[in-house]
Amino acid sequence: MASISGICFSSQSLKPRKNPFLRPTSSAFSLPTHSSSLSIPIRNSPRIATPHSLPRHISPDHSDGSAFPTKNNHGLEKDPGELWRRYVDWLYQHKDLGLFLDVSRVGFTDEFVTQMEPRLQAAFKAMEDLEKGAIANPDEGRMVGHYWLRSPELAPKPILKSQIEKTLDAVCDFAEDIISGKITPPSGGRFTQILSVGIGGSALGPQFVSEALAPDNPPLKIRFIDNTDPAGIDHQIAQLGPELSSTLVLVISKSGGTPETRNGLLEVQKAFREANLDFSKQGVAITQEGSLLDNTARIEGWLARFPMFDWVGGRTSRCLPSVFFRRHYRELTSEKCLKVLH
Ligand SMILES: O=P(O)(O)OC[C@H]1O[C@](O)(CO)[C@@H](O)[C@@H]1O
Repeated sequence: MASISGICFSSQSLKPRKNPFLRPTSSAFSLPTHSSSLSIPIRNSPRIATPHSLPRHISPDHSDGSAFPTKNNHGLEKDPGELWRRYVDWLYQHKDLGLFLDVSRVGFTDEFVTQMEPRLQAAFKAMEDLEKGAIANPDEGRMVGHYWLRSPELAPKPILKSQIEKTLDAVCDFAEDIISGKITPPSGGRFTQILSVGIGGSALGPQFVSEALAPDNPPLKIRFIDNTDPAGIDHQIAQLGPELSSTLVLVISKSGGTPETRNGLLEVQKAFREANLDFSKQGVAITQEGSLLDNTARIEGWLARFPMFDWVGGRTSRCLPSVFFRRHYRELTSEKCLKVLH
């Protein structure tokens, strides 16, 4: 995925690049019948659009422009020659993405562009700083880099890149081992169910991903405890029935101290005890290193622990739950990570 600054910083200015060979004069102007026949300059600079309605389509019958007033009621350009000039000047092309964006019919003026340019340049600079690891959350003193998970090469320090890659490899290997039966539940056989315990962003991301990508007959079915309602928790555990013994329990919490998640965990652990099962052999913690949850999992010897990174903030942190689904983003063809969810 291209970085935002990678797209936007390819030019130092918002002003259209004037190309005397491509910009027709009014006497040389002839309206094209189809844009695919045109030689279009590659637009490298970001463009701004104002929320006006678009002018009507230009009829080829009026290609000399004589039947058009030069501006319509909204002050939008109507002259075909000028519209063509705007098209040539403002067509944006991003080669790598194969993206064309034509904003030439949007009613912005050169003055508007001049006025907005410094503000947008400031925004692009801020984005560039963000990608380079600037502290963007002053309250918590942390960077904002959730997109580095999808593209570790964007991470500003080699150690971050290496942490991401190692973690994602570990997660994918773990997922593969679960699916293949290399890692088994103590009762034997294979894991058949996943129970995800987490709230808010630590539930919504996994829920979204499993809803969006689950096949009809997944190797592991997933269910969620995403609030502290005792009846709801009991219901999820009851639904598992004897399959509790082949359930992989993911406990997801960035802070590792969210009370609702802790309540869910305690209830699940109680159910394991009542069924004479060893929770630690089936529990996985996904949380910040050194958190209460991480320490609990470490001391109790849970099956696995995976980190959530400090610089993955807000709801986006849970959108993967940071680690379990990386190849959703990067390698849709490599299904080894996906399968563990489904
Ligand atoms: O991942 P944690 O630390 O358990 O935090 C969960 C909480 O964070 C949020 O996802 C966002 O504030 C809440 O919806 C939720 O209660």
